[in-house]
Amino acid sequence: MKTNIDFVPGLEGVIAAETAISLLDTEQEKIILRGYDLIELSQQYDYLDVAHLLLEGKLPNSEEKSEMEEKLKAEYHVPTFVNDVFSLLPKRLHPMDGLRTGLSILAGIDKNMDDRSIEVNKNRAYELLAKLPTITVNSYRILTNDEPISPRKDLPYSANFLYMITGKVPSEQEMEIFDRSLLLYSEHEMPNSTFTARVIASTQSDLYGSLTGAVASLKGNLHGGANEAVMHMLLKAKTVAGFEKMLMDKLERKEKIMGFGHRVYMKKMDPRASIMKESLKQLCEKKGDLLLLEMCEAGEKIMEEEKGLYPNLDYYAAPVYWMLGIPIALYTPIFFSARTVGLCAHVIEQHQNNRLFRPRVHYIGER
Ligand SMILES: CC(=O)SCCNC(=O)CCNC(=O)[C@H](O)C(C)(C)COP(=O)(O)OP(=O)(O)OC[C@H]1O[C@@H](n2cnc3c(N)ncnc32)[C@H](O)[C@@H]1OP(=O)(O)O
Ligand SMILES: O=C([O-])CC(=O)C(=O)O
Repeated sequence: MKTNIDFVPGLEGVIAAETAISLLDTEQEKIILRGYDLIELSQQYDYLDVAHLLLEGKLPNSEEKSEMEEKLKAEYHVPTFVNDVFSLLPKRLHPMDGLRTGLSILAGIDKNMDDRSIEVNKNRAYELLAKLPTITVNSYRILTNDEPISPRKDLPYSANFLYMITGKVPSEQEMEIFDRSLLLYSEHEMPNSTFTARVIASTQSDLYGSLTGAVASLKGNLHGGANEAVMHMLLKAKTVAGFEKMLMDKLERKEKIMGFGHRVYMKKMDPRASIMKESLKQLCEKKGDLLLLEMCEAGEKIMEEEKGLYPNLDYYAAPVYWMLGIPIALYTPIFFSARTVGLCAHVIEQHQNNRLFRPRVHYIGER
């Protein structure tokens, strides 16, 4: 039997869902989030504004914003038994696996587990937005034999997140740059992780299950894991000349270079990467040390000349996180934490207008 449906490896270009959440408009070169351009949002608003936009369909006014901040602060606390479970995990686990375990446990303290209504799911999304930074940081701290840290309600959301990571209250500039990175990571249409979450949600499974699947997806090097891989390359290369040689050698061996290329922006720079590049420049100038910026620029030049490929967000987020003093193993968990709000919006939308995902195959085995 021959099906009349074309086989598209990797579902490249296939439309898999109807959504009002976001679109990569490649013709206009815009990332549209609920009618707004993400890059313009990143210049005028903060992460929590965009989180509100994603969940409520509108940017918050000042009253709504304060209410949201208070609501989140009231939910920062994570039950201590979550830390007890983290302490039982094998120390060699990546913090993404710790984070995934933490998310799974949260399902157990949800009193309305069988309720998939918009209101209940939205409340869950706010709770997750509040708790994810604590879970992200404390899974890492406990896995690395450190003491868990408590969130500080006297700090703004992103400042508290960065404080928990580094143990230091960030400067205004550090807070703004970190917040911008969260905003840029918040939502991006239909990457593998969002597709994963929607596929799981389509069985009428719950938000926690959908998100834990997405953690596993986002951990991979071809997706969110690339930001950590980029930083490892930069550190190993040490100098501009070392990085140039490393990239040329990798290209010679036909290896993929982490932080370059994108399924949708394959021949153009990811617009989000340009914003992070500017942040890297600011941080390097402030420190009076331009090495990482110069290495990244040299890498960008080589990849353009040799392959016609451009950086994605992970390429510039990695050195920015390094300059902010963030441990490398937290780069991908931070990406996931920032993306939680976008994923929640997608799961809610999937539950609202659901059809089970169940594709067919192009069979190449024996009959
Ligand atoms: C925030 C994010 O999650 S963004 C993505 C982060 N991931 C990375 O940075 C990992 C590195 N990049 C890649 O592996 C890829 O570019 C992907 C997975 C992101 C997209 O890949 P695909 O859409 O499947 O493109 P595909 O792998 O078919 O590449 C097309 C061509 O470009 C080449 N190419 C694509 N990306 C790269 C790269 N990073 N380094 C070297 N060559 C590359 C491929 O080898 C291929 O060349 P060929 O036609 O000569 O064989
Ligand atoms: O869109 C993608 O495929 C990957 C990506 O850049 C993201 O999830 O931010």
